[in-house]
Amino acid sequence: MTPPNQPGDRPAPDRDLFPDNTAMDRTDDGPGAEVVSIETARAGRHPYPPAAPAADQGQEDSDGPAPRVDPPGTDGRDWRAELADKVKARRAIVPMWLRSRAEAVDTLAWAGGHYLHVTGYHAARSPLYAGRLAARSPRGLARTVASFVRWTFDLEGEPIRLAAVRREDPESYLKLSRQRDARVRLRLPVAILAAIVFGISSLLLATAAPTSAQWGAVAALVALLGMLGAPADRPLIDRAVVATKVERLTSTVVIDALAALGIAEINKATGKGGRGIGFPAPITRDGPGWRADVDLPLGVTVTDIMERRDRLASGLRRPLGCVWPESAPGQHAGRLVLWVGDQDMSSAKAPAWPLARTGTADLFKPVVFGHDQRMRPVTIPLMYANVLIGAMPGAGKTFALRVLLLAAALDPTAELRLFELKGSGDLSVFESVAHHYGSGPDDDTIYACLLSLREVYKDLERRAKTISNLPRDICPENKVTPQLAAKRSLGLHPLVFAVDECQELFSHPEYGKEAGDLATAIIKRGRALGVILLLATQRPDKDSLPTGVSANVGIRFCLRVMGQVENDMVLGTSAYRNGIRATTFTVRDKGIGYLVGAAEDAQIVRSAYLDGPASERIVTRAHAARTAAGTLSGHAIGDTEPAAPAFDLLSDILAVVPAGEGKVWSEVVVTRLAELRPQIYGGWESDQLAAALKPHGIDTVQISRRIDGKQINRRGIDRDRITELVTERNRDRPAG
Ligand SMILES: Nc1ncnc2c1ncn2[C@@H]1O[C@H](COP(=O)(O)OP(=O)(O)OP(=O)(O)O)[C@@H](O)[C@H]1O
Repeated sequence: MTPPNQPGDRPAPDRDLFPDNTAMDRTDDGPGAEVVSIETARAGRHPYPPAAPAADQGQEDSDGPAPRVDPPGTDGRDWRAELADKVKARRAIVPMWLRSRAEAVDTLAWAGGHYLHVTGYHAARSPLYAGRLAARSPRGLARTVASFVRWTFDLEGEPIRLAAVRREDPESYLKLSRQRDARVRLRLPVAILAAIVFGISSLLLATAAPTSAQWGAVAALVALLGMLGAPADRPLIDRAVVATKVERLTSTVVIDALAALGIAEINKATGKGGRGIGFPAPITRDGPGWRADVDLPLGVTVTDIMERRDRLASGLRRPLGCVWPESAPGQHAGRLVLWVGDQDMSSAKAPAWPLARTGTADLFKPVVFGHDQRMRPVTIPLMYANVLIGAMPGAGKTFALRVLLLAAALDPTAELRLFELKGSGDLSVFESVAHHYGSGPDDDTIYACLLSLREVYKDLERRAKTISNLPRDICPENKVTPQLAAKRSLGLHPLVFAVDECQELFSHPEYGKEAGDLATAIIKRGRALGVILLLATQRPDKDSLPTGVSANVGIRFCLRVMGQVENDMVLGTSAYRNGIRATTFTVRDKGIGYLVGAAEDAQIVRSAYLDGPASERIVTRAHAARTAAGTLSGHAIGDTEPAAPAFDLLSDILAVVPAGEGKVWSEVVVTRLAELRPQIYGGWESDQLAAALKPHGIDTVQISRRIDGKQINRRGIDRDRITELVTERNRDRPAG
């Protein structure tokens, strides 16, 4: 029999590993040593013994316990893991409201205001309180005298003494009577002394004290007696603040609301024997509302809750605009931060926009765009970014765009090119500071917008060259910096190009395609070169918003939309699936939307509300700042925008292709067109001509020419087809 291994025995080398037995030969364990598998030996040393391959396991093994995969000692606590968990869930040393200066000032102002109100309320009612005290003082006097007499003669013991008489218990009666006599003997002189002191004090006060002291003493006495005479059910003072109707958020309320969502895992967790719902931190006040940190049951994600926000609001018995479930940054997918506001977000009073009254902006620093549900400011870093704003009509797009433009206007170095293609004049307030300005859905305005885009596109090249020519130490990052932007000679100042109702531009039959290409190129290349494109649309679909634009914009703000497609078109693919749903906003949620790309997570923001007069005041300041800086240009100083002449492509072609010429190559046509109107057709290529003819229903045709004995085929136009079309069009036009 092989002797068992003793502790400290070295495991024998594995034969399989050393087939030539060389290693085994070197061992000196001798013939009596036990040969064990190296796997078994390693498994013995390893904290996580590996599972034996199925083939190696006999029936016995397969019936045996499952292989261990948990670290040893899982029953014990891993203090490092626990510590790591605690680190993640640390509660702030400084309370949330003290971390932001604005919020701290707000809270203190709120507390100050509250106590000022309470003081004022009671001060105004002091005559009423005095009257009440006076009216109650006789009863107070009677109560005081009665109590004094009862105490002096120990009348409290009377009922017990009478009870002893009724029980015919002489022993008890005598005992109680003796006790009473002893008390009265002691209390009577004290009472007489007190009465004498009171009498003398009153006499002295009445004869020797000044009148004010006399009145003061009388008032104090009346007040004291009034308080003593107060009925138990009627307090002297009224409540200055009626208790808030907002119910305190408790764990029970939260659990009940979550259980009402119809999520099976939550029902299981809250049912009998379930693991329950966890609260990793106490429910606290956070800004003007309550915050609950919730660990959802295993398998339930925050998105599951976010997409049932309306049902959650119903479960909490709060208006929808008060209930805001969010994920916790840096935590697992089941950590819900539920913030329940005291007031509907759409009606809560937002703090004033910081630049509303004073100050200028610097586009290299984030600008305040609006406020979140907790009324904390939300900023947008405009530089190196592009913004897309989308919503259904009347949701607050133009107002949101206006906030960003007001910030841009307040940066005197920024050049503004603004086109509002609805024709409502919503951006007309900026005319005095804009380099380019256009308003209207007509072809001329849209064409002017296209020309301006072309200019910016061309300017990108110049900007890129300027930057690449700069020495490395001045421009190490190959992008515009505040220092470079400040050097006007370099022409690298911020350029803000905004198009409101941009669907009019991108879906234009003639200019749409080119505008889309230019916008896409500007979005892609303009960021580092100081060009910021801001687009707002009420029709976020693929015809009105080129995919190149929608896919590359960095910052997106989506106010109320009707469906998933529009939602994802503005906020990015999968936004809806991830619970970021601007479809949940209601008609009342004006100016409220999801903001994506300005911070790590999507934020719910109400844009700052700056109406016409407020905007005008801000633009007046911006104008003054620009005048002082000498940066007013273009439209602002009366220069006309790039001309938007009335032209007609078909008529122009007929003008440059004489009758009888028949079919002409496109390259010849564009050269002649460029001579006719260089500002419009300059730089056109053949395919651009083909694209511009498409909307008119004209295709270019293959035209063969013999040149130097060689047959050459190229695309071109058929003059007769164009003549036909123009004749038809003229015939259909109403007379006059
Ligand atoms: N941040 C806000 N806070 C409160 N109300 C707002 C806010 N933004 C917009 N509104 C209200 O919503 C109304 C519509 O806003 P706005 O004109 O910007 O909508 P729109 O989406 O541009 O509409 P349209 O597509 O018709 O141009 C405004 O008249 C204003 O009263």
